[in-house]
Amino acid sequence: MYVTVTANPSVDRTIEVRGLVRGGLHRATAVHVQPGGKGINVARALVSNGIKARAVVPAGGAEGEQLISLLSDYSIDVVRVPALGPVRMNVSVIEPDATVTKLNEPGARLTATETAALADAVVNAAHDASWVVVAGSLPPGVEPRFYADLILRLARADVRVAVDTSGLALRAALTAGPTLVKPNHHELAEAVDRPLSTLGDVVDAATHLRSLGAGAVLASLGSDGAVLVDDDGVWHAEAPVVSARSSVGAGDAMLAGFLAGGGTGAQALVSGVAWGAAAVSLPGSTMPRPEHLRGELVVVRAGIEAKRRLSEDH
Ligand SMILES: Nc1ncnc2c1ncn2[C@@H]1O[C@H](COP(=O)(O)OP(=O)(O)O)[C@@H](O)[C@H]1O
Ligand SMILES: O=P(O)(O)OC[C@H]1O[C@](O)(COP(=O)(O)O)[C@@H](O)[C@@H]1O
Repeated sequence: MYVTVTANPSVDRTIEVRGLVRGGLHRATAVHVQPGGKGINVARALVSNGIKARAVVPAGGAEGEQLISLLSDYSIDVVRVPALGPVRMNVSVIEPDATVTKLNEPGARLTATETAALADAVVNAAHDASWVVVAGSLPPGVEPRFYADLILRLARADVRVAVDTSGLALRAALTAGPTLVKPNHHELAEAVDRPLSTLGDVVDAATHLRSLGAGAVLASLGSDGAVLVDDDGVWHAEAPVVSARSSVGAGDAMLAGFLAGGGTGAQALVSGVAWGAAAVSLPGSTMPRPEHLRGELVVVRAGIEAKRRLSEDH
């Protein structure tokens, strides 16, 4: 069983437009309304591939009802933690060349009691878990140490933990020794406080995160694929996307694919990159199913071309 935690879930609206002009009126050409938040997306990706997943989410207000109703389309075991504040709505605007502009709300404040109930629900939900994925931003009212403290509690339950978050919550989580962290380019650069221009910079930054406590680092790099740095070495993998539709949720699909592929080593990296690339070819934050996956197109290399420059798309 894979358990995911989304402290700050959302109802995602992905709006397709012919072009985005600041200050202009835009008539949408398509709209996708989907359950959102990184842990929820990881769970959606797993169950879309026949893998059991349980998602722990605080959900309040009319939007919370909508989120739970949207989730009923998936065979996810949903553990709902009652909350007073409404679930946020996040909007992504997609242009015809697949450029994404994201507008993420902060989310409603979680009280101390709701936060404690969320942490207890995760520990209970993890009783039969092989992995727990803690993912996404923290809502107002929740201390940056929330994920770190959760990881320490889960360590006692002997479960592997993957973390996909950013900023202070990521920095704090590293000190708790998670099995795996999955930053994207921006989150990794922020964590080491310097720009990353080459694959060599990415490996240096990932190595730094490992020195702070992360077991393995899986860095997602948009069209440059992903880099894995762990005890056994460094790998880089990438896959072509022939017609990109939407990268919303691609990182979540990538993490889900990595876990589904075994959660360690080059084979898992290939699986992750195949799932990420497939997600990019699908609208909104639609998660890939087996028929979308093209693992044979993934190119994987032990080691990296340290001087290879990263593209500008992420
Ligand atoms: N334009 C693209 N072409 C090919 N693969 C892509 C593209 N964008 C994303 N991916 C795949 O999706 C994964 C996650 O994308 P990324 O944008 O790095 O994550 P996040 O959504 O967390 O920001 C990448 O590691 C890569 O495998
Ligand atoms: O918690 P955050 O950082 O605001 O991110 C939440 C948003 O990220 C998503 O999980 C998509 O994630 P990625 O595009 O990074 O894979 C959306 O579903 C959600 O709206």
